[in-house]
Amino acid sequence: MADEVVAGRWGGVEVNFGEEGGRLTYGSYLRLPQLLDQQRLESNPPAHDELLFITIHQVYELWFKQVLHELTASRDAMLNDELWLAQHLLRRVHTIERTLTQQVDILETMTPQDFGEFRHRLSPASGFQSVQFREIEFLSAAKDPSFVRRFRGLTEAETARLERRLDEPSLWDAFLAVLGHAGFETDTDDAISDALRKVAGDRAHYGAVWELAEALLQHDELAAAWRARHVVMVERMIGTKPGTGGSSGATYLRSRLDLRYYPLLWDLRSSL
Ligand code: HEM
Ligand SMILES: N[C@@H](CC(=O)c1ccccc1NC=O)C(=O)O
Repeated sequence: MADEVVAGRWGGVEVNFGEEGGRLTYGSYLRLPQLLDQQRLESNPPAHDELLFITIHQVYELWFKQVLHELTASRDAMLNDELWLAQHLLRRVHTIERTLTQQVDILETMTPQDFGEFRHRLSPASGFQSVQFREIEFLSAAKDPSFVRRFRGLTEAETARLERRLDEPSLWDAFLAVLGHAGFETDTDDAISDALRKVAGDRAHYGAVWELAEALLQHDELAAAWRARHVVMVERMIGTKPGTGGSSGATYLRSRLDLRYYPLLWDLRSSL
C-alpha cells in the first residue's frame, strides 16, 4: 500500500489507486512487455497451435526455475540440519510437480495433424536439450555426466551450470548428512539401509527424519509420473516416429521410465 495512492472510499463510488506517474506498475514489476514478446513462431504462415506449444514450454521452464530454487534451498536446509524447512520446501515442489504433469492435458488438446503443421520446423531441437530439466535430475541425485557430453548446442554458461550441478551435493548427499547427524553410519549402502530401517521402526524418535525421507520419495514418485505421462503423450502425438532430437523417440523415453533418484528408499519398502 505504501506506494499506492488511494483516493475515494472503499465501497464508495470512486476508488482510484496505483495511478501515480513513474512508479512501479503491474506491468513494469512483472516485466510483461518483455515476457509477452518472447513467443516467436517458426512456422510461416503461422500454424494456429504453435503458440500453445511455445507457451506450454515456457511455462515449464519458469516452473523448472522455481523448482531448482526450492530444491537448492531444501538441500541447504538439510545440510544445516533444519529438517522442518527442508520438508516444507519439498512439499511446495510436490505441488508444482503435480501441476507440471497436469499441464500435459492442455497440450493434448492439440491433434497430431495440427502438430504436424509445424513439427518439421523444430528439428533438431527437442526437450532433450532442456538444461534446467537436467539440472533438476542432477540436483535430485541422478548425476549422469554423459548427458553433458551428449548435449548439442550448449552455451558456455549452460555447460558451466551443468558442471556445477555435477560437482555440488545432491539432495541425497544432504539426506545422508541428516542421517549422519542423527547418529547413523552412512559409508556403505548396507549401513544406509540399516539406518533407514531403524528410522522407519522408531518414528516416535526419528519422526522428522522419516517425514523427510517420505518427502524425497514423493519427489521421486512425481518425477516418475511426469516421465510416464510424457511418453504416453509422445505416443499419442508421433507414434513410433524418431524424435526431432535424433533419438528413437518413445523407445528412448520408455528406457528412462525405471529411473529412480533414491533406490534405497524404494528398497526399504520390501523390508517394512
Ligand atoms: C507434442 C508434445 C511433445 C512431444 C511429441 C515430445 C517428444 C519428445 C521426444 C520424441 C523426446 C526424445 C528426444 C528426441 O526428440 O529425440 C522428448 C524428450 C524430452 N521432452 Fe518432450 N515432447 C513433447 C512435449 C514436451 C513438453 C511439454 C516438455 C516440457 C518441458 C518436454 C520435455 C522433454 C524432456 C525434458 C525430454 C528429455 C527426456 C529425457 O532425456 O529423459 N516435452 N520429447
Ligand atoms: N521432440 C519432439 C518435438 C518437441 O516436442 C520439442 C521440440 C522443440 C522443443 C521442445 C520440444 N518438446 C519436447 O521434446 C518431437 O520429436 O516431435
